[in-house]
Amino acid sequence: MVGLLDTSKRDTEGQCGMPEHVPDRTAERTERAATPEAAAGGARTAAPPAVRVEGLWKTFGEQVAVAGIDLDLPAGQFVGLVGPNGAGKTTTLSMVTGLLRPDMGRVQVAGHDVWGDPAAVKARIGVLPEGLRLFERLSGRELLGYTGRLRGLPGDEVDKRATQLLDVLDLAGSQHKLVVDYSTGMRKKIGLAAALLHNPEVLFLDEPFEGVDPVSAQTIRGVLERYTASGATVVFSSHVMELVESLCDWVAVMAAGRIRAQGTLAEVRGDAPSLQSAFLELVGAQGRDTGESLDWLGGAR
Ligand SMILES: Nc1ncnc2c1ncn2[C@@H]1O[C@H](COP(=O)(O)OP(=O)(O)OP(=O)(O)O)[C@@H](O)[C@H]1O
Repeated sequence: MVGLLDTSKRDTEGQCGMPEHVPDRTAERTERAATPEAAAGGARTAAPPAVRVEGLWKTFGEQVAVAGIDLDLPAGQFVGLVGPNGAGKTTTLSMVTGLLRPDMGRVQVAGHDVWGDPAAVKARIGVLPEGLRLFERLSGRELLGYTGRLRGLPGDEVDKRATQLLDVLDLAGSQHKLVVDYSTGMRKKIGLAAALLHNPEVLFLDEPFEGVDPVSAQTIRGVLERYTASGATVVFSSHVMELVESLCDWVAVMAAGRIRAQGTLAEVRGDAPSLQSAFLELVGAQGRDTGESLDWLGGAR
């Protein structure tokens, strides 16, 4: 049986042909950085990175959104991309997933060049983008049916996987409701189901837990943990440090379009008591005015 996240049919072709040595290219604060080999256990032979980014640049007019970043994200892990508002996370994920063309630089996903071989990359990835646009006039089940057929899966396989995903994500009761009538959290879940349907090698999620209630968050988390345990990679962006700390094996910290640190959670956290403290230090937000200057706020009315 091909289970919901059965990886027996996963296409591993993309795992071949990459050099085993992965140089450390972290731009800044490299003292905390580590290579994927270290994350994978040091002495073991390193798997090729799920994502390799070299010199990626994107500007919007005068605004430099992504300033020549390098990233090596290890395969088979939960990877968190964190950074303050406007750091460049969404722009980076958009370029990595082929949704936005970079000004400069190179991206490889599962060993394939995102801009040189887009079809090979798109077949191997699932994406839950920011500001998810769905076919609003389809029901949840119809949306999965349509997505599955677009992915080239046989109809009965699509039906089976859709039933399982709807069940696991607690959407079975709403499967015949139109997507336009779904709540924010339900939209995230049906978007996630659509992104997982073809059992991708690498899943990219932009703020997957935003607007999701704690029960659904727990469900999504369980699904993603099961998925990474099978050898797949999840790359997600988030502002919620506690979540990243509890979920991720590997973290990249971004600020002002640059990578400030990347490595295992322990390496990025360093001596700081929590990822939150390390993050504030890395992005230069320690000691920032937290409202003391608003002396009128809460004063006499
Ligand atoms: N289409 C666009 N046109 C102009 N500027 C843009 C565009 N998209 C992003 N930017 C700018 O690029 C910078 C990075 O934005 P981006 O959305 O990538 O950040 P982010 O880290 O995802 O932020 P947030 O956490 O707030 O979602 C910001 O200064 C933003 O204003």
